[in-house]
Amino acid sequence: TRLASLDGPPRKGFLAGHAADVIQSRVGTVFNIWAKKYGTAYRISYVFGKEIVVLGDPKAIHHVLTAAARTYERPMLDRIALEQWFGPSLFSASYDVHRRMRKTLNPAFARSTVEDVSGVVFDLAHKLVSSWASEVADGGTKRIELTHDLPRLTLDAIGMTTFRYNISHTNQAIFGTLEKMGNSPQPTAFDEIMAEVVAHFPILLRLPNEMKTWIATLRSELGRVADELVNGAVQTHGMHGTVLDALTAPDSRASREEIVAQIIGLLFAGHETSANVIAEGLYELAAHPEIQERLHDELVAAEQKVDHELNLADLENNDLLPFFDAVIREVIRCKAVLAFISRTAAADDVIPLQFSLSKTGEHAFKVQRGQEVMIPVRDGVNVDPRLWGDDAEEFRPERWLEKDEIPEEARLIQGWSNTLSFGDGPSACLGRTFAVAEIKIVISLVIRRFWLKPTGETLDFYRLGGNTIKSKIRGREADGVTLPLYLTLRDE
Ligand code: HEM
Repeated sequence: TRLASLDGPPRKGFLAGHAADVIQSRVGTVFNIWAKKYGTAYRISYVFGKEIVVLGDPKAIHHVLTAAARTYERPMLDRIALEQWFGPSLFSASYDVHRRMRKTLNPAFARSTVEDVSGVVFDLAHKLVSSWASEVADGGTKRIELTHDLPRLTLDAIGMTTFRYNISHTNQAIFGTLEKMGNSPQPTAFDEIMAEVVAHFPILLRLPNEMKTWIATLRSELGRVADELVNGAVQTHGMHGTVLDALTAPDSRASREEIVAQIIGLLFAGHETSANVIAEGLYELAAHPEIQERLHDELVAAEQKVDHELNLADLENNDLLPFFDAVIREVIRCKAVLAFISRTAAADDVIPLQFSLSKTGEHAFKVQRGQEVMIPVRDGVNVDPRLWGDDAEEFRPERWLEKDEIPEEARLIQGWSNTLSFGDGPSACLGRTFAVAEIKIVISLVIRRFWLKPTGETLDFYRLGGNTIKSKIRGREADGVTLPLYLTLRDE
């Protein structure tokens, strides 16, 4: 058969294969277990008997995402759906159009731009911290719901820095729709089967469904907003329009439709993602009081040293805040919000390997045009003991302080900080500098002001709505997505 040289779990039913395992299982119960058994390149069966290649091999990943990026596209169905729903954006563009789009948009996310707009993010984070503080009675404890407050903050952060618009205050239609989408139910194997059917008959995408109604609302509302903004018809005091300015600059070739599509794409890519990482980071700090205390003390000492409130340059200064830097790297490594990155081969190819195949001992294997490839991130390369050592799955920021100790194998991963949390290659996360800044700003202000404690409930993490990871309380799954914490005010 086509992938005969690859090992993998025994085939499962023709109709759904391993689809339910992939999309419905708890984080930490599938890909990491398969990788231990079948190595860093194996195959699984999927819907209608389709086989998918699963890759955790550094050389293979570099090949697919970077060296042969022209050959490996985002899967066809994702591209057709996103093009129909959003319009022409980074997510669905062909290689050359994508390059042109990135060139236009890159300056909006450059390091210096992020620093220029960081005041907006500080303001939003201060407001959140003050509103939590006002709810904590003297010496009291408050239960907060991170999945409620943080996506609102990150959504406003993008709106107010990239297109001069405060969504949560100004536009209930957009905000309410995004909230509903964030709470949409967990997909099932049936959804995956339907997706495969649609991939063969894209016309089915035109049938009405809830998701399409939501997208239509976003598209018409954001289109209207974009027109107003481009014409300068709204008050935009204290905000920035880094993306809007780039897209409407004289040398930009973006149509009105493309402007709207890019904005919708950015809202999707950039709000739940950052919010989830911040929420999971705070949760992990609550679970590790000694790390939380050390981090707090470092932040206080740094503030005394520079003698002002820490700004973004301070938060990025690793000599000033080495432990903070290590904590953020570890949060982003362990709490990747994407379960996996998918690609489809547009031509026959040979994928090279760092580690030999468990079945044949070879260092490469062939794939045919149309082959789907899955690169698990959350339970994959980021936490693979082959790359990171025996404590790979542990949350241990100290590993970053022993820099010479970052294993050579982990260094083969060339994405951000030797992880794939932001992907790699020409389609790697456009907003990563912004996202890291946002994560640093919010976590530092929260830890500075509050003492965090877990609530005692057991949380399970799942891949929910889109491709991102969210949590539910064990035994109370029907309550839906939640990430609660207790907080008390620290003495100033
Ligand atoms: C912690 C937060 C974030 C994480 C973990 C994250 C992760 C990722 C990953 C893994 C990809 C690549 C997907 C692939 O290769 O198919 C990606 C793409 C993208 N991200 Fe992020 N992202 C985050 C925040 C943001 C933010 C804040 C923005 C914008 C304001 C953003 C905008 C984008 C865009 C536009 C793309 C598509 C890039 C392209 O196709 O060229 N992301 N992100």
